[in-house]
Amino acid sequence: MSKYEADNEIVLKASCVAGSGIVAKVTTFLAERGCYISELAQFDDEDSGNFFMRARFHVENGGYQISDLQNEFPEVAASFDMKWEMVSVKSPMKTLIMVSKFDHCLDDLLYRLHKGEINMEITAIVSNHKDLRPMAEREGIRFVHLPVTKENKLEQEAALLAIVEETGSELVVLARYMQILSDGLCQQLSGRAINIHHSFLPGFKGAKPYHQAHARGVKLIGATAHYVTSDLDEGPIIEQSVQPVDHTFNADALVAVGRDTETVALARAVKLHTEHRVFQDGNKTVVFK
Ligand SMILES: Nc1nc2c(c(=O)[nH]1)N[C@@H](CN(C=O)c1ccc(C(=O)N[C@@H](CCC(=O)O)C(=O)O)cc1)CN2
Repeated sequence: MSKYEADNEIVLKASCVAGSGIVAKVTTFLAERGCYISELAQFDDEDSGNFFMRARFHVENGGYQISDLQNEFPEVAASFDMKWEMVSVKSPMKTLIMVSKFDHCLDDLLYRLHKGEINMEITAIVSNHKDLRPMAEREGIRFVHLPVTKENKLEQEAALLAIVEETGSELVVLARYMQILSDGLCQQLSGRAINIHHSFLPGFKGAKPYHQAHARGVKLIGATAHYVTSDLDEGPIIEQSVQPVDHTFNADALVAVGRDTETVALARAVKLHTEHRVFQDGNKTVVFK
C-alpha cells in the first residue's frame, strides 16, 4: 500500500522558540488521545534559538478525528507560542506549476505524479509562453497563457494570483519559469513558491549559469531548489543536486547534463514540501527526510 493510501495518517509540523518540555507535552497530547506515533523528528537550531518538530501519527481505534485534534491542540501550541499545522497525509497538495519554454522540469514532475511519487494535485499550468500548452492538454490539465511585458507585469501577476486563489493552490512551483517575481508577489507567496535555479548556489547566480560555469572551468555542475524571495536566487535552499563534468563539456553539453540535476533537485524539493517535511529557519531550511 502506498504510504499516501493510509487513510488516517496525520502529520503535525510545529516550530517555536526552543525550550524544555516541548516534545513531552506534544507526545503526551497525542498519546492521551489514542494516537500512535510512527515518525518523530526534531531539531534545535542553536544559532537561531528555534526548535522544530514533525510527527506522523494515526488515531488508533478510530476515536478522535483530525478536526478534534486541531481544535484541542491550540492549548498546547499556545504554551510554547508555536507555529503549527496538522494535516492529513492522504490529501494531495494543490499545486500550480509555472513554466516558460523549457519543458524538462514540467515533464519530470508530470511523470513523477503519474508514478505516485509526489502527492500533489496540479491545479493549473501557467506560462508566459504558449509552447507547453500541448504538454498540459495531453494531461488534461488546465493551461493558462499569461504573456508578460514590462508594461503589464503587475496585471499579469494579479491574474496569476487570482488563479492561485480561485484554485486553492497551496504551492506554486516555478519549473524554469524565466520571469522575476515582483516583491509584492513574493510576499503573497512567501513560503509556498519553489524555484529551480540551474546552478549549485551560491555559485553562478543570475542569468546563464551554465555559460558562467563553462567559463570558470568547473568540475561539478549543479541545480538548487529554493523558496522564492525578493532577493533573486537567495531564497532558503531546500534541495541541491550535483554531477561531475570536465574540460570536454562545452556550454551546450553542460546545459544538457544539467537538465538531470534540475529535475532531480526540483522533484525532491516538491516532494519534501508536499510531505510537510520542510521548515524555513531564517534564510535557511530544516528538512526532516
Ligand atoms: N523574485 C524572484 N523571482 C524569481 C526567482 C527568485 O529567486 N526571486 N527565481 C527565478 C528563476 N531564475 C533563475 O533561476 C531567473 C529567471 C529569470 C531571470 C531574468 O532575468 N528574467 C528577465 C526576463 C528574461 C526573459 O524574458 O527571457 C526578467 O524577469 O526581466 C533571472 C533569473 C524566477 N523568478
